[in-house]
Amino acid sequence: MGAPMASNLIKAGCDITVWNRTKSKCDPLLSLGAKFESSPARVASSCDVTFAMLADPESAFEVACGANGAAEGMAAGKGYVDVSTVDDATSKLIGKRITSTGASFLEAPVSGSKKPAEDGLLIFLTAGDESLYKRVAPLLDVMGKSRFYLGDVGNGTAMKLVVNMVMGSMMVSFAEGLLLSEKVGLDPNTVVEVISQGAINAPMFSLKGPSMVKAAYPTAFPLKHQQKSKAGAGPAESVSQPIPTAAAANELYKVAKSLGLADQDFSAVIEALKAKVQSSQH
Ligand SMILES: NC(=O)C1=CN([C@@H]2O[C@H](COP(=O)(O)OP(=O)(O)OC[C@H]3O[C@@H](n4cnc5c(N)ncnc54)[C@H](OP(=O)(O)O)[C@@H]3O)[C@@H](O)[C@H]2O)C=CC1
Ligand SMILES: O=CCCC(=O)O
Repeated sequence: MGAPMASNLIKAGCDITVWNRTKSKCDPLLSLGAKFESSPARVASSCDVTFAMLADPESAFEVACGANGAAEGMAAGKGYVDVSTVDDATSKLIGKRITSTGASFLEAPVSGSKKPAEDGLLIFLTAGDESLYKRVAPLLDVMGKSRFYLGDVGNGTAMKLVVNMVMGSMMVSFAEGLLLSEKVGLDPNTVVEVISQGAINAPMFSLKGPSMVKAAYPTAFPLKHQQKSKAGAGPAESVSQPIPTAAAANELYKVAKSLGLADQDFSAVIEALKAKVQSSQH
């Protein structure tokens, strides 16, 4: 996700410096004109605004607050925008550390996958320092099609986890329908087509359905990243709201991970369902 986002900024004429743990993944960006620095701290000290796009809460914290992390290069007047999907506690910890340097902090997780990232069509769910939000708005508009400012740090993360909770349940329900249709003698491709024409149509079904029918799961959104947010358990627990459907879906993502599908697209959750169906028939 970080690479296409940075690539769009470079193509829009921004002066970009990059760092990634695996340096070779920066090569395409360097050939587009980006500069490279050897640590997040050095990126932060050489740039006005630093964007971070990391896998999970642990890596987002490490890159922001660990040794040679971005916070070490932050100072008053600079901004840090974390676009990773993390949890409430991690986002607040990162925000606290960044603002302790005098810099400003914005959380800005994104809705939209690999293709929207490439096409500059992401949706930014931002919260935190409003003046930083206004300052980076033109950059968000290069990478995305819309942006929401949601108030205090934590609200962007909560919005992202709610949206992913709905998406995770929808995908499991879709997988159940595809599998069931096959079992009762229907063509699952026709199911995809019928759904695409009705009120429950969602781009996700039309996009992923045809490959799911072929048992192919080219990774756009890795299954491990869907499961890491535990189906929105964080926000739900904070207000003691039951989320029975999402919680059941999450169990299936856990099974999929145990089957070695963590790095495949999250639509591979259908394989966990197939395994469950098979074991129930023995
Ligand atoms: N893919 C998608 O469709 C979407 C993803 N997201 C969110 O965006 C984020 C990135 O997703 P995506 O690009 O798919 O994930 P990837 O797993 O492809 O990339 C994750 C990045 O995190 C880095 N990383 C992982 N662990 C560490 C660590 N310990 N220290 C330093 N760097 C680390 C990786 O570095 P390295 O290259 O060295 O492995 C890589 O640059 C996630 O938070 C995800 O939930 C949000 C919307 C959509
Ligand atoms: O977190 C990523 C979800 C993928 C999407 O929004 O399409």
